[in-house]
Amino acid sequence: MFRVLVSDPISRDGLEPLLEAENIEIVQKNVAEEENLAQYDALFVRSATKVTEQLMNQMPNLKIIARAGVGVDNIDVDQATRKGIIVINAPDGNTISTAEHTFAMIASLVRHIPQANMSVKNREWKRSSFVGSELHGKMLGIVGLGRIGTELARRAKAFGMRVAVFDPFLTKERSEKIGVEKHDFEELLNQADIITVHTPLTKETKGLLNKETIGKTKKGVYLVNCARGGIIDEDALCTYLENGHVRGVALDVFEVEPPEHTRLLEFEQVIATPHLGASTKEAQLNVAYQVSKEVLLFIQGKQVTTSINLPAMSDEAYKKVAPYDTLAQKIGSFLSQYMNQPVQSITIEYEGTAAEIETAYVTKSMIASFLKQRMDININTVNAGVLARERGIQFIEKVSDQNSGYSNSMKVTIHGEQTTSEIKGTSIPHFGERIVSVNGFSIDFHPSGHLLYIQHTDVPGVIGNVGRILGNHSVNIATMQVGRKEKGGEAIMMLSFDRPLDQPILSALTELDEIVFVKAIEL
Ligand SMILES: NC(=O)C1=CN([C@@H]2O[C@H](COP(=O)(O)OP(=O)(O)OC[C@H]3O[C@@H](n4cnc5c(N)ncnc54)[C@H](O)[C@@H]3O)[C@@H](O)[C@H]2O)C=CC1
Ligand SMILES: O=C(O)C(=O)COP(=O)(O)O
Repeated sequence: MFRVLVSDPISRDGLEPLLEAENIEIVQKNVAEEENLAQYDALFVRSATKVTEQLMNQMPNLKIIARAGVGVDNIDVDQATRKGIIVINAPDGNTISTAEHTFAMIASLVRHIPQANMSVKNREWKRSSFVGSELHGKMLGIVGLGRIGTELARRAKAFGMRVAVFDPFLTKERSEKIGVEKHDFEELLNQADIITVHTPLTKETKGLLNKETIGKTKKGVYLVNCARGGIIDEDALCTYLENGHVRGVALDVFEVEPPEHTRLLEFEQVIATPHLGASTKEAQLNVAYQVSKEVLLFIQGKQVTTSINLPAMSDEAYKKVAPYDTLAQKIGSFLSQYMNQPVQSITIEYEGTAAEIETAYVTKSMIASFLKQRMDININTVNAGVLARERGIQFIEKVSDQNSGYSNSMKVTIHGEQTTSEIKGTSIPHFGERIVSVNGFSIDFHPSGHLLYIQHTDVPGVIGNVGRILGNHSVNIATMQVGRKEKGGEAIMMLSFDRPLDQPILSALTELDEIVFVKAIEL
């Protein structure tokens, strides 16, 4: 049974993909009211539930956190990543709703609609108190031209506004295509009549509009925040509302929600909504449906496509990656068992068609498989990179355009404290993975099952002696390959069996004079 806890109000209809599937139990209850958090495999949230490290510690079975919306600033993504928990969101399900809400806020702000509405309801008729401004011909400054910013720009242009944009990741081509003016931040501050922010809340964007930067705006500017509380500093806003530099402010989001203690709500020129950007039937259905489908993919063992902490990959893309993923896991596990020593760095080199796939995913998969042999915690592609770095293991990925004779290959080199080891493998369509070289010895074997690696001197009789000892212990050899670099030098043997070998057999083999090293490997 896969158990899902839905902590915030999420559209029940949108949960349909999960409700229709078998062996999934869905409980709709706030985390604060649930006593047995440990039983859940998935957690669904919107912006209200704070997914802290402490909460995750109470949920040791948690595998996936689904944010039915865009912003993940209420989730400690770094901790989730460390714990190997996938975090997904619904990136575009609420774009239109939020853009429409922002536009409604802008129109309300310049025409004083909320204030006029209150006044009329108080049986007043003060037409001269609510004289507004036209949007036509004004300059709207958009900070952050992502999904929402772009939709907002389209709406502003339809109202005859000039649209100026600051977004450090915006290309000239894209701004021309959308028909907006690309500016640097200072220019936008100096020129815009209305400034609206549409970035995520990050270390860089926290307080982006602050005492200093708001001071550079035009006198009489309107400011709008329908993205995240904190992108516009609330204390600075109060200062500039008080001295009249800022004419009006529209806020859908606050530094603390609900905003019980902020002075901002005392200003007549401030209009506010309670984080309603995404609160439409359509957006809620979209986001719940999007994340439910993703979680179902996860349950079915398929690739999720909207993960915040995994390389994004479609099912189609994963089909191409899958054979190399298997090969990488086999090599990672083999090397970890073979090299029983602390490791300093891991280098993985891709060649041929292996170099054309999503290599970042495969590299993480290999590292996860390597670390799994050494650590007794949940390790997967989500946390492999972080855990390796925390343990001082450097990992390097190289993509080569050389051709060493294989249509594809993957070479993993591990620098340990005492020695360096290296394995090269290839994936042959319809035939599977093959290891073609171990520490420079050419060989050819299928990396699977109960294996025995033997390093020995290349003298007559070794194979016979090994066979005799195994025979004496009633061990049947399933496959056997040998490889050497030169006649009479060092050589290796790779054997596979139907059952694991026990220690007395390994000791007996090690006692043979011509044998240098013996290692049983389970793949
Ligand atoms: N009020 C509400 O209910 C909702 C609020 N949001 C908020 O809106 C934000 C934006 O959403 P989307 O447009 O879907 O995200 P997006 O990821 O499509 O766009 C964000 C844009 O911000 C830009 N950006 C990042 N750092 C920047 C910086 N320092 N200066 C200027 N631009 C920067 C990025 O390049 C990107 O183009 C979300 O992160 C979320 O916090 C989203 C949905 C609903
Ligand atoms: O999607 C977002 O980032 C939002 O801010 C929407 O928040 P909500 O899901 O309405 O609590």
